[in-house]
Amino acid sequence: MRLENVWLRYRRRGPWVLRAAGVRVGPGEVVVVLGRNGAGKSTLLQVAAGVLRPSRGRVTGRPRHVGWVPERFPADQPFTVERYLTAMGRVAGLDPAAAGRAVDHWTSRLGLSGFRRVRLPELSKGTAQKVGLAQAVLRPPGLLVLDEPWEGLDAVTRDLVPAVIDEVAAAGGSVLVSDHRGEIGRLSGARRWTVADGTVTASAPSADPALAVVEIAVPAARVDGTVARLRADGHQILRVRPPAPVGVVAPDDAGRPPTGAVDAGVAPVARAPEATGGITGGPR
Ligand SMILES: Nc1ncnc2c1ncn2[C@@H]1O[C@H](COP(=O)(O)OP(=O)(O)OP(=O)(O)O)[C@@H](O)[C@H]1O
Repeated sequence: MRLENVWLRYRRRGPWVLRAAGVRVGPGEVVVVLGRNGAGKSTLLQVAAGVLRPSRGRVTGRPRHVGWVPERFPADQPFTVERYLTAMGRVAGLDPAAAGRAVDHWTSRLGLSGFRRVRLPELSKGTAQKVGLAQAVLRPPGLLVLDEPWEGLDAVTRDLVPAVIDEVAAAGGSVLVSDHRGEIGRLSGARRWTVADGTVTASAPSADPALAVVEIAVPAARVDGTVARLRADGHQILRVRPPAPVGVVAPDDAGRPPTGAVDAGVAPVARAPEATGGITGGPR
């Protein structure tokens, strides 16, 4: 898919948000879209997804099936999670049986099984975001576009996002994902588009430094805070395991009983310049 000489402004005589943007993404490629707040990342993603039409220029070769995950899922819709997702599966071209299977799969995988009968406006922001992610991948998309998909998600689900992206790319889909918090460390091999002053600059993936993996255990109640601190320090979080049932986890080497511990895989990385805006709000 190519964006060819794309210009966009939101109103006549308004400022140009995109100026002569020209970038391409191929099948199986992942692109991380970077830029400071208000630079135009969402605008670029919406043009790529076909949500916004360029004021000038064109988008060619957009795959037929596009999955779009907006920054904020529009939860103000009078449906239950199950009815909404089933309908979205049908809109994506799945037959009723396939739509049902896809809804079962994704509600289970994203921890939404207990919310299937809940109406969208009653969901918490994070749960609604998961519904927003699920609807985009019910049918494997040829293009998956995610606008800050980590916002509002709990640590376990945040950890699933790179896995979902990898799966779409492995199946030959293209993926565009914006990231202003430097959460993207896990997507090694991703290309980068940087948006600044209306222009989009593409760059190749940076070479991965040698990594070591450190496993740690923390009380379950402190997982989110620990993950946030580690990310802010420039570490990648590879995996967050939910607490094992009491009685299953063995005491540690010092003979202390388990505390519902969660193991996080952590890999220290050389911080990419774009990834310095960590969870605790460094420079963006
Ligand atoms: N619907 C709209 N109408 C008018 N202007 C808009 C609209 N949406 C975005 N803009 C403006 O376009 C510019 C780029 O916004 P955009 O949301 O694309 O940036 P962004 O890089 O995604 O920002 P953030 O990181 O804060 O989400 C900003 O100046 C913004 O105010």
